Amino acid sequence: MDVNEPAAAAPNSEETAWALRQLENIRESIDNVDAALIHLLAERFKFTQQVGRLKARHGLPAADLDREARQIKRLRGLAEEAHLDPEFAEKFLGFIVAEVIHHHVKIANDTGAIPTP
Ligand SMILES: C=C(O[C@@H]1C=C(C(=O)O)C=C[C@H]1O)C(=O)O
Repeated sequence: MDVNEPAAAAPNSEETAWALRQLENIRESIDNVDAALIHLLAERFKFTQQVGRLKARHGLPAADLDREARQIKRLRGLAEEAHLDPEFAEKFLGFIVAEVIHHHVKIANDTGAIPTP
């Protein structure tokens, strides 16, 4: 039985038990991927915090739209190769970058650097 196909008829209790075990196994894999995503994001934020401190020290603007445009182009390409919706990849990056810029503005304000857009 393919897990992606709905059961043709009401499953018996043995089939249901099997399906529930399958569900548990797949969910374990999902949990592993979610944990990896969190660790990768934490790693990414460590680097972006470095960038934020560097920008604040040198009066550089928090956002860099040219860099973001290059990242979007690259990630959309990678998403297509990975059979992931490029729109989703772009939205996901945008969500993360918005948080990063928020951090950068806060670092600049906290260090008394001249606020830049
Ligand atoms: C991290 C930077 O700052 C901002 C955040 C970015 C990101 O999270 O990737 C990219 C460009 C900037 O708008 C950077 O300039 O590299």
